[in-house]
Amino acid sequence: MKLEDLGYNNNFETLRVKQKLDDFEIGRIRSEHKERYIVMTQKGDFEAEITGNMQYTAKSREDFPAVGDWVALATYGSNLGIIHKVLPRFSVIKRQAVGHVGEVQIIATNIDYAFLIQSVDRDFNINRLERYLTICNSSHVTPIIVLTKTDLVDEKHISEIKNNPRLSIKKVLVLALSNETKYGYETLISTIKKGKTYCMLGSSGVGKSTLLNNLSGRNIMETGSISQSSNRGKHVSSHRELIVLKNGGILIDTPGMREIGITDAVAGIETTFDEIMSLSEKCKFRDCTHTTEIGCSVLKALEEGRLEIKSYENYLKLQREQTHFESAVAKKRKADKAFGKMIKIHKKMKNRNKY
Ligand SMILES: Nc1nc2c(ncn2[C@@H]2O[C@H](COP(=O)(O)OP(=O)(O)OP(=O)(O)O)[C@@H](O)[C@H]2O)c(=O)[nH]1
Ligand SMILES: [Zn+2]
Repeated sequence: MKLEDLGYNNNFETLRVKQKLDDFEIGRIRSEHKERYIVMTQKGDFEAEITGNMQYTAKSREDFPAVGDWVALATYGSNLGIIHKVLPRFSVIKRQAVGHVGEVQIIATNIDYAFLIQSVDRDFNINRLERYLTICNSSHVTPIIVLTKTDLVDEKHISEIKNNPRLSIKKVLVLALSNETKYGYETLISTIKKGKTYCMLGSSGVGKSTLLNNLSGRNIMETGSISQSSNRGKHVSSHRELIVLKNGGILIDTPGMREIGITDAVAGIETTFDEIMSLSEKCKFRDCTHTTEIGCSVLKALEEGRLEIKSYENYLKLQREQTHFESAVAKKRKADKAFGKMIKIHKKMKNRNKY
């Protein structure tokens, strides 16, 4: 397989040349498990770890490779490698690390488009869509809304959803699909571009696995994990999280992508709720929170029915989540600093006691 088939392009090549990585194999991370990575290259898949240096100089989880990354790899034998460098990412999807408040976990990188998937029968929820849009807009990922299971409702219901003013002002492509009748698949497939990378955001049961199977032409999800033989005589089982689709698109499907909270998403919120942003330009106070202030043009628009109350409420909710995350980060930084100081003092004392 050529690197271009995995999404490699001139931008990455320029970065590779700039960083003088001629002595390395270039590959893309397909999956990660406990800091062991499967890297896809022109010469096949390699199982790799990062260099000790990378391990020690990493300041946070964001400095480690993630699924979707392009890396420079020193290879050993036919399928082992050491990752020396991660090429700069053009987009990053991240979430708050589970169980580590204020810490970011990267879910996938170098993604061009995200399918925001909701099923029209029960799951359809604009608040959730606005959340996904916020994630895309803060990650440099272009959103495409995909409505699934259209065979379960009538056409009127689908057009009601499509014409919902909260949805239509977002100016995002909306596609409707059915796995039963295969309605919409042709359109969807024609929007997928060769060499571009896609991911799926959507709750459990909306039809992501079904979509993936249809697009890949294989029953990947039922297979679950695929065994690969390794030179060391044992089988490494690895979940396929990066799949090259029939028409040349690349689909990343990491488990973490399925439920995702927002992190540092100020810009994402602003883009998603741009109608609120443009109203806020006319607020009396520059730091208006649009909640109780006199002369707030957002509140005025609400009163006059020019702004959807539910969209406004969701805006406030995501904003609160964002602030909560930021303050957790600040607290953590402070604690880390204090801890660093303590270690320093401790070291000094230890050294003093030596002499
Ligand atoms: N009627 C109908 N059912 C569908 C359609 N697409 C998927 N389903 C069904 O919906 C159920 C859930 O589909 P999945 O593809 O497993 O959903 P998922 O999003 O991958 O779910 P998780 O793996 O839990 O994240 C399955 O029983 C599918 O057969 C569709 O277009 N129409
Ligand atoms: Zn205001």
